[in-house]
Amino acid sequence: MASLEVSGVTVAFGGHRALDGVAMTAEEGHVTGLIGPNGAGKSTLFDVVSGLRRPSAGRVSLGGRDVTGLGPSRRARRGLARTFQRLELFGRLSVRDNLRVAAELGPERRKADAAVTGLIERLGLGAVADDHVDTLPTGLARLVEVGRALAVRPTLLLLDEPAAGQDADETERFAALLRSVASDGTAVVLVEHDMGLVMSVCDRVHVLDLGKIIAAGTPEEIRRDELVLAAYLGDA
Ligand SMILES: Nc1ncnc2c1ncn2[C@@H]1O[C@H](COP(=O)(O)OP(=O)(O)OP(=O)(O)O)[C@@H](O)[C@H]1O
Repeated sequence: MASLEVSGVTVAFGGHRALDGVAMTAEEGHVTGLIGPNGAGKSTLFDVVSGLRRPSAGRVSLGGRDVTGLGPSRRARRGLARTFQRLELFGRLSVRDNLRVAAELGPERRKADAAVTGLIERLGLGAVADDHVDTLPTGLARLVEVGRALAVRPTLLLLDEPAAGQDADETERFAALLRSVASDGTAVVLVEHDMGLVMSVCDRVHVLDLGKIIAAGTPEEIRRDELVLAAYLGDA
């Protein structure tokens, strides 16, 4: 059973359909890519999945249960966590405290300190653990946001451009982190413009264009899809 199942999702802003009958699934243990040019509707779809925006039509199921009518906090309690394209961290708190706030909300709240220590190690944030988040370069701040999402031990993790601002070494480490999060049994959905990362880390990729899914398949299938290749991937 898919961790996430989206069907027929439509969102209109005025007369403009940002999403038009979108369907996609994400499986536990897999990294699922969601790509498409600027304005394709990727963040809007994350808003619909996380309950921040109600679609005018369509359905969202988590773990086989229809959650279309539920708000964000009830979806979070069903195991959904996400990061935002525009960072949503506590800038005046340290890395450690940002992670602790989240860990104290999650299933490991009684062992929050140990959970935070484990996350700092897993994310490679030891050298900046006591720094204020608003002093960090964007790439590291994004990693803190990923850590905060992981602190609640999600079953479905939505990542909105998490690798933006990372250098090549950081991206390589991040790819390994995503594979390890998926191998823990989490369904990971990755919105990302770094095609190298998407193609190396994803099990399946969905391509969104002007509010419609125009292709879905393995990275190899997406690479071979001439429409996708011509329109979105260039030489990647
Ligand atoms: N609150 C809003 N009001 C009006 N239009 C909106 C709103 N949010 C998004 N849109 C429009 O909906 C479309 C989809 O936007 P969205 O941010 O979901 O795209 P995206 O694929 O995430 O783009 P990017 O890669 O640039 O982040 C765009 O045309 C955008 O201008």
